[in-house]
Amino acid sequence: MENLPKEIKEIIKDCYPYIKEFNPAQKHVIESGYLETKDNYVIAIPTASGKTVLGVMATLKSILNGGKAVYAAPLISIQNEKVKEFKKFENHGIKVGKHPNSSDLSVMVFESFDALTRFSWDTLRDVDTLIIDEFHMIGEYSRGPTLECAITRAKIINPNLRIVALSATLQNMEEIEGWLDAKIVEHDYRPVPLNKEVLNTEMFNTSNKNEVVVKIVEKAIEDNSQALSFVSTRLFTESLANFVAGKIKRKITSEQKKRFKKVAEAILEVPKKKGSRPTSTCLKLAESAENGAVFHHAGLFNEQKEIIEEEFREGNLLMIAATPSLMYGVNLPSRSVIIRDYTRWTSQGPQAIPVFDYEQMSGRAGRPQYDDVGFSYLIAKSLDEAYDLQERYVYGEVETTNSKLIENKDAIYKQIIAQIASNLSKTPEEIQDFFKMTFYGYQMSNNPSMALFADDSLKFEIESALEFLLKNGIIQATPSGLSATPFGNLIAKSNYSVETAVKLKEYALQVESIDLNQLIYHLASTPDLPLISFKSRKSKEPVREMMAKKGLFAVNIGNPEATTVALIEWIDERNEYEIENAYNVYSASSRRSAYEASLLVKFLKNIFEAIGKYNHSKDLDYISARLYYGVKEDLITLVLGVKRLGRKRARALVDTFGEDLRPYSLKQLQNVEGIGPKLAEKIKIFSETYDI
Ligand SMILES: Nc1ncnc2c1ncn2[C@@H]1O[C@H](COP(=O)(O)OP(=O)(O)OP(=O)(O)O)[C@@H](O)[C@H]1O
Repeated sequence: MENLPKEIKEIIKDCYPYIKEFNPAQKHVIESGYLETKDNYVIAIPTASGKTVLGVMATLKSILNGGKAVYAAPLISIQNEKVKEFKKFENHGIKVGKHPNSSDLSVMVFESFDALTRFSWDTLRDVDTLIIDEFHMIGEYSRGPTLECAITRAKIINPNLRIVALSATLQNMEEIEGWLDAKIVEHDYRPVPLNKEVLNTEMFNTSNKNEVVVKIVEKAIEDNSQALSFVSTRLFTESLANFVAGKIKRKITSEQKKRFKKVAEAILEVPKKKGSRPTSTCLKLAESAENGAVFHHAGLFNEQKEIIEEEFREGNLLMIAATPSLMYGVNLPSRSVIIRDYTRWTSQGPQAIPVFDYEQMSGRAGRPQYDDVGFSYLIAKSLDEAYDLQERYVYGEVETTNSKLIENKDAIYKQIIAQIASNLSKTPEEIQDFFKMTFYGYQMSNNPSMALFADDSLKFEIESALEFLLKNGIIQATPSGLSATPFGNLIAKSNYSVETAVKLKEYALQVESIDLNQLIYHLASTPDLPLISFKSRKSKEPVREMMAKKGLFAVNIGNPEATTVALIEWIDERNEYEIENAYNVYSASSRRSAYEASLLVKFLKNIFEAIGKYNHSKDLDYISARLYYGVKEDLITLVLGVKRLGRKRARALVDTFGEDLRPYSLKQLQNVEGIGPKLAEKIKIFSETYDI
């Protein structure tokens, strides 16, 4: 640390007291001089080697010089974790937040940073340093194109912006170096040695992979360590946790049992606080938590996922069975990582995961704060398969990272709209120039066998995209060049996909009067509504019956239909427990899905208005509020008027006193469960102001 500028050293020492000295990979990066120059850098060092703090030091450098920095991360969960980590800098006078308008150091998800490059140019020009975490996501289908186009635009709008990308080592580092005009620093030191092994079920005299997981967890119990298991589906996380919990029951001490019990209780408290009895998923989770094994997937309440991560960190859980969503960025004390499934479900059936994902999952094992060694176990069914997997994954090389921009049609549309709406491109040629500057453009023109086709193929893609955008009334040709229509401007300002916008516009054009149920079904057919999934292949009949009862026609019953009925029930004031019981779905996502649906309805209202239909605005406001609060129509005014009242207490109030609350005293109002003096006062003021 000796060579660091004094102020940076002080902040790091204070905020990361456990960092006594930098490890060889970090030293190598620091010695490369990245803190002394304004050059762009790509820092490519192994998992767990401490990339964050290197990025942080570059931000501190610019902030201490009076500048601003953005730390861009791919997922909201990583964003929240980093904000928490960086908040400590506030003791040193550095404002930390989520937007550069109000902070010196802002942690933004890629999509929000992209929005800065589209509209907030003055703010973007105030940013001196951009750190891109998990930069390797540039090759991912959905987030990659957003990231590469945001970087391209940011460089145009703010040519002085310094970019420091934090990445895993990729196959085609030189390409990235060339595109970003950056220096690459690489090092292969991992502070915690990682042993990678392929086990096979035959070695354990079984044909059941879960038995092998149990053996590893039992070994972990003996070593006083913990394990993280990756499987391919939500259902598998549940069955594995359950299986392991049943087997290790007898191996755990009574003291451990007590701690696990507390975790189980905390898990069950989550639905209760939300006014629902625990769903069967919650009960299942709590039951396996009592024996120290849990599952972690998107069908849980967010608060439950937080409890699991926190308690695991505290050593109060032995094993987490997770879907691959936990493979990026998380820092958990799992000395062992078990990759039980090396395939993933895709629309083409099960596909083997890339070597890159194997590396990221393995990389969760053995993290510096917690362990001095890590083990990654991949489980095969037979000796032959083990041999193959060893060749492919343990000795295999990570794949080349390619731009997905041209494969993702929605991303092309969205980026063209962004260019036109922000007046950066006015002609097809200018759009083409922009795309040539992206990672896609760079890869095409620098690939000897592709370079010949690069221009023609890009021209073709852009022309067909422009045709689509003109046909759908998103852009128009004017004598002064291409411009966005009011509808196009709405798309440009939103983070919604073009497919969603076009589907909603079709709805707005066709509909005479709004049918609430049909509208919800329509929202569930767009890619921007987070869907509520079926829990298993058990009967889908209840969903089919409810659809029919509500006059909705569906050929197949899948997650969009499950979401539709769940949301219809949600705004009829059913809780998660009731929804799960009735329809066999992961109802913990209901609130989030309803919230996103309420935002989509607002977007739809804007679309109606953009096409000159104003007569539905009030209805849409009501529907949006019903989805937001999860209430029937009669409660809307009350939940809107009294902040933090919530639907459960609002219903109890109206059931007890009727709609007119004016005649009742503060004391009487407090007879309703959950209403204290402060809330009663707010209700009183509200009821006297508004006649409800
Ligand atoms: N020199 C150090 N000594 C001890 N701990 C360190 C050191 N540098 C970083 N750490 C800690 O190591 C942990 C891992 O660091 P970080 O999350 O930055 O890893 P990473 O390189 O981003 O890994 P990954 O790509 O796997 O997410 C963090 O808790 C971090 O604070």
